[in-house]
Amino acid sequence: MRYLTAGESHGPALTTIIEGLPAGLPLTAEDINTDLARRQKGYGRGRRMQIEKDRAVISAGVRHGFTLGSPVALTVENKDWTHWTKIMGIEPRTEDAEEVKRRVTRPRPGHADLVGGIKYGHRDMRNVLERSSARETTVRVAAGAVAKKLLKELGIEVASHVLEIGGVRAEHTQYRSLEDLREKAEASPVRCYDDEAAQKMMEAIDEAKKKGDSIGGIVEVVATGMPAGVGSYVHYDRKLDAKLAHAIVSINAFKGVEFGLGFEMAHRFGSEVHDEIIWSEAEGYTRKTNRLGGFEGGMTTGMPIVVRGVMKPIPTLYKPLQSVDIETKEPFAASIERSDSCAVPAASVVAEAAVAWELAEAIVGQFYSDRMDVLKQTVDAQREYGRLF
Ligand SMILES: Cc1cc2nc3c(=O)[nH]c(=O)nc-3n(C[C@H](O)[C@H](O)[C@H](O)COP(=O)(O)O)c2cc1C
Ligand SMILES: C=C(O[C@@H]1CC(C(=O)O)=C[C@@H](OP(=O)(O)O)[C@H]1O)C(=O)O
Repeated sequence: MRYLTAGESHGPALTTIIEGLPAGLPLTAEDINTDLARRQKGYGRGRRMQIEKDRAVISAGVRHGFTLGSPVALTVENKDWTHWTKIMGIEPRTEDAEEVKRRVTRPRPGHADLVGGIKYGHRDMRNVLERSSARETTVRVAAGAVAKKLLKELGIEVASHVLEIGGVRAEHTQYRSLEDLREKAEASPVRCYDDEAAQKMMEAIDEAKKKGDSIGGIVEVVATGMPAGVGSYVHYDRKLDAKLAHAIVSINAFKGVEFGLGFEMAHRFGSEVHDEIIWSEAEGYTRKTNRLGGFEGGMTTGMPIVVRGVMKPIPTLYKPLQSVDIETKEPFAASIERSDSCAVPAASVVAEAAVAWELAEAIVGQFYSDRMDVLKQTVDAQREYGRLF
């Protein structure tokens, strides 16, 4: 399976085309809209999220509630477009006062403005920021929602939550099951299951906002029900943990990734890291612990996948950072119109979608069938083979 995305942040719409989905997967726009709404929420978001009401319009590949096996195409409208028609239209530049005013010649440190301008030769760096904007993650979440639907049919669940914001970390022992985690995260304004930590996270966001600053954090994605042996050790580009790492770091502002104990492994003995193997008639091979986060040799172990990503603070700041105007080469202190001060809760939903996509892609790639019912039988057969192996 593969998908492409297109669309500018203040253009008419965002689009994705998903190719390679089996036929017979139940799918409605509502399945996608639920996740689009989850991505829009979260304490710390700016004014743009009050303008947008993200809804998917499916225009191809689905009939009477089921995928056809043909490419699925969908769009999400940018409501903000109505304010940008003159500036973002495809007609030649007007050179009128408003258009000139909206040209971007002052790059923001930490955003893609300057290097994107140098790379593509865009001296109006609006041409960079429109596409480098995380608005694009809207349709990544849409593709992820479709992937989650496929995984759910196969008994695989994916959930996400916020572990840390601005140095405030949730207690890691507080959730008992994936359902428990999901329920608590969905009820929290910062998508954190630990109420006490969530309160402190919101205070940290308020504090950063008051200072004209921004803060980042850590998100965690958990996936259960993957059969053992998805991915491969035989070649570097078939390792599924590596694909997940790529997917996480490809999210705007994500700078690091870890599995299971993650960087903590550097401080432990091998006996405190590797997960001992046990077998039972009912469950087959499992592990006493899950410190490796569900991967050995680039393949799923059958244990829950636990992957975390770190998001840097948002680069657009109300408190000015020094930069250089590319027209005058003079230093200036940036001023801005609007921005998120913290988007970690929204980004956790994006990370969930990114992980779901990679898992679904790996499953479809490995157990390929044009038909959903056959895919399900093949995956079930692999689980049974793994149990008795
Ligand atoms: C959900 C989400 C919302 C974001 N909102 C903003 C924002 O309002 N302002 C901003 O400057 N950056 C925002 N970012 C981060 C930038 O998109 C990102 O830093 C930029 O594309 C540069 O890429 P890099 O940080 O990966 O190098 C957001 C990121 C995500 C995931
Ligand atoms: C639009 C979204 O996020 C945007 C991501 C973003 C950036 O620079 O990444 C900048 C802001 O855009 P604007 O300048 O229009 O307010 C955010 O609102 C979204 O998440 O849907």
